[in-house]
Amino acid sequence: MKQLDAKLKKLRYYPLFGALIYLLFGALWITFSDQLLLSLAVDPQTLSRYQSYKGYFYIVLTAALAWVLLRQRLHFSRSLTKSEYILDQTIEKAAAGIAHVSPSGQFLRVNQELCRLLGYSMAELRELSFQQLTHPMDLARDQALVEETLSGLRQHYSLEKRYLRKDGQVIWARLSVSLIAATDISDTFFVSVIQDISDVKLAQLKLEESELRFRTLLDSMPTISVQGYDEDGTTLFWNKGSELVYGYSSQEAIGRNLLDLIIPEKMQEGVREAVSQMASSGEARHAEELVLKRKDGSPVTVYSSHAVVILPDKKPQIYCIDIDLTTYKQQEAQLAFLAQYDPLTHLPNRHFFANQLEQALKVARREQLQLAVLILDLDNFKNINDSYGHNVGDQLLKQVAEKLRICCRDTDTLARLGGDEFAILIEHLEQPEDAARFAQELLRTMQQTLMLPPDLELSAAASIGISLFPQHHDNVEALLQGADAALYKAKAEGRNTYYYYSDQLTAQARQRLVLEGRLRNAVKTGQLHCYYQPQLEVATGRIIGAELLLRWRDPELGFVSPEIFIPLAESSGLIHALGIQVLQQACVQGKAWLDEGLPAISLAVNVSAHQFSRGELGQQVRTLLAETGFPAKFLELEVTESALMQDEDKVIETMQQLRATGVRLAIDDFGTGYSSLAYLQRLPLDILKVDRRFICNMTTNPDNQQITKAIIELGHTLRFEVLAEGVETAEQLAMLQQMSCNYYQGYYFSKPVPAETFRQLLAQQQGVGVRAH
Ligand SMILES: Nc1nc2c(ncn2[C@@H]2O[C@@H]3COP(=O)(O)O[C@H]4[C@@H](O)[C@H](n5cnc6c(=O)[nH]c(N)nc65)O[C@@H]4COP(=O)(O)O[C@H]3[C@H]2O)c(=O)[nH]1
Repeated sequence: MKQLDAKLKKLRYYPLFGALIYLLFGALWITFSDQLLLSLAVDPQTLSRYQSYKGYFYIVLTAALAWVLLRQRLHFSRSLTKSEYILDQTIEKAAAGIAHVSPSGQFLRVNQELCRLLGYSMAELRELSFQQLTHPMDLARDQALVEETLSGLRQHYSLEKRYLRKDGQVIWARLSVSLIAATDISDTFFVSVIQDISDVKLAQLKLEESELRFRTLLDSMPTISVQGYDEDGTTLFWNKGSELVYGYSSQEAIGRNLLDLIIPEKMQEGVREAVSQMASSGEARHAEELVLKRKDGSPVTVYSSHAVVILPDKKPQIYCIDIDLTTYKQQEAQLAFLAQYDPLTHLPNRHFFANQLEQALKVARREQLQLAVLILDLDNFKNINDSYGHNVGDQLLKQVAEKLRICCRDTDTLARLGGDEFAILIEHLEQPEDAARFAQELLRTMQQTLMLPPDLELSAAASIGISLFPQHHDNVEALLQGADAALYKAKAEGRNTYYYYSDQLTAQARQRLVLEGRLRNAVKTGQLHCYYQPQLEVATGRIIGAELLLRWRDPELGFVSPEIFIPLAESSGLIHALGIQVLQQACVQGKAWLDEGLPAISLAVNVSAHQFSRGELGQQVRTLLAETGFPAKFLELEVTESALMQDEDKVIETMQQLRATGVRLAIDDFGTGYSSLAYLQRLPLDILKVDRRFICNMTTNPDNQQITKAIIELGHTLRFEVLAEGVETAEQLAMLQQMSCNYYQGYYFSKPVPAETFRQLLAQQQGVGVRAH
């Protein structure tokens, strides 16, 4: 515009210059042309002719000049009209809306496209300003840009804005504005180019909306983690759910490798391969349950599925959608727990107990074992619940459960059947009475006072019902019902007691437990004494030793046979204290007789299988020998064949320990068990004792005679010495002599006698056997 102004300024002086040049030429022509003619022609006729020529020449010259000027003007006006036309058409036919707008915003000129866009006629638009047609939300920004442009801060601007059409519709347009500045403000105007971008904008808005919807959706599901990775595993996308599931914010996660973020070390190789395989094949891996890791290192179980996203001109991206299964897993575990356990006491429930009992029954049937089911019911629970409320009742049940748990062994199954009813399964029950003993222990424990918060003291006496396999029932339901029926009897009997399903067993068990109590007392007060039964050499009749046999005379019950109290001592655990007492007596007595100068003999002590299996026997014997000074070689330990067959390796180890101390070892009641020859060979034995059952009718029963003979020969083959037990007659002794049996003991020579009696026998010994009775 400025250039055009300058050009027009220049053109303004062209007519003046032309007129002055013409004036000068004319003046010179008038002044000098006649003189020139006079110098060329002197005669008037020629001069007159020349004058005419001069006139013609002037006319031709000025006509040519006028022609040039007129032609030029015509040319100029023609070219001006053409460019105006081009400009007009450019504006009019432009595919974008074009407007000339005054600095105040008034539309000065508008093209057809703009009229079409805004829905107004040209005349209507020229009456309006852009402010009137701009969407109120966009006006301030547009106005500010106008002002910045007018103030010279910028020469043009563009923006996306909304216009209000005449019909009220809103259209989106891209506006590009340039300022056409003139010296005179009235000549200053804006050229605005307005392009309809409604479609693009709408699509863009839709995209943004869908992106927002997508993001909001993803972010509003806290348990769904969506992560995007490139083919190397670098994190590209990390939604809010990922933050919550894995603990990394998106700032922390994006750009880092997935392997470092959430993949446990042992899975990294597999995941790396899976990611690159998905990227190269474009196929997603199957969905699966995975245990990944959180930022704090803790494991998190997720159900992970994948999608491979392939965008144009971009490398494939792998998206993982991980659903956090933590809550689900917890619920699952809780459900599994509730299906098997009681939520209050955390003990197994009836269902679990029944399953366990079913399994135990299978084993018991197969291995011919006994088992017991005890049902325990609190005697006054209802009263406690009614008087103190359910909360106290619950606390009480929890404490009772804990107490019962402490009483049970690892192999027992304790369950809460419901309410105040608990059940205990005892597997591998050795004797029916063991269940009663356990029941008594439970009753004792239940009687102890319980402290319930804040300061309530209560006792929860109980009743117990017991049923046994195989004695009572052989299936789960019947065993439980049997125990329940027994419990009912116990309750009817005045509570705080136990009952077996059968009355006979109850009576037996009670009797045994009474006896057990007396035995316990007898052990404590030293009511048990050792008797000595002489052992003699068959060939010479010389006393070479004695077997110590326990005798118990109860003040009320009288003499109680070892056949009764030894098994009782074994099942009650008293055997350990008793066993030590006998061993001690043997060592002390043996040493005393040696010191007295009596002939050196060996003293044989019966050792129970229970003492053997404890593994302390070797040490106990060593200590006793050291304490008493009794030589180990005179101590003999008798172990029954059945005891030796229990835990072979342990037994052999204990025997070797004992052997190492110098103690002699004898196998008792030989022939009653089923030890193999190979096993016998492995045992570090010195003496084999033939069971008295073979001896007692040996003279009348040829089979027993043969068996005895075979046992003696076998013993000798294995380089053991052989002692025959229970020799009652001279015939038996003679037969044993024939069979080359080394030693014997039995009523034929002497019954077990008190220590003093035996001492006398020993003292009397003159190298020949003397009958003691
Ligand atoms: N009919 C008959 N019997 C005879 C004859 N000679 C001895 N006896 C008896 O046979 C048993 C031999 O003891 P045992 O086989 O070790 O069998 C013993 C032994 O296994 C066990 N026992 C006794 N005292 C103890 C002990 O201190 N500790 C251990 N663990 N068990 C003991 O009690 C079982 C029985 O002991 P007892 O009643 O004293 O019975 C003794 C003894 O009195 C005889 O000629 N005829």
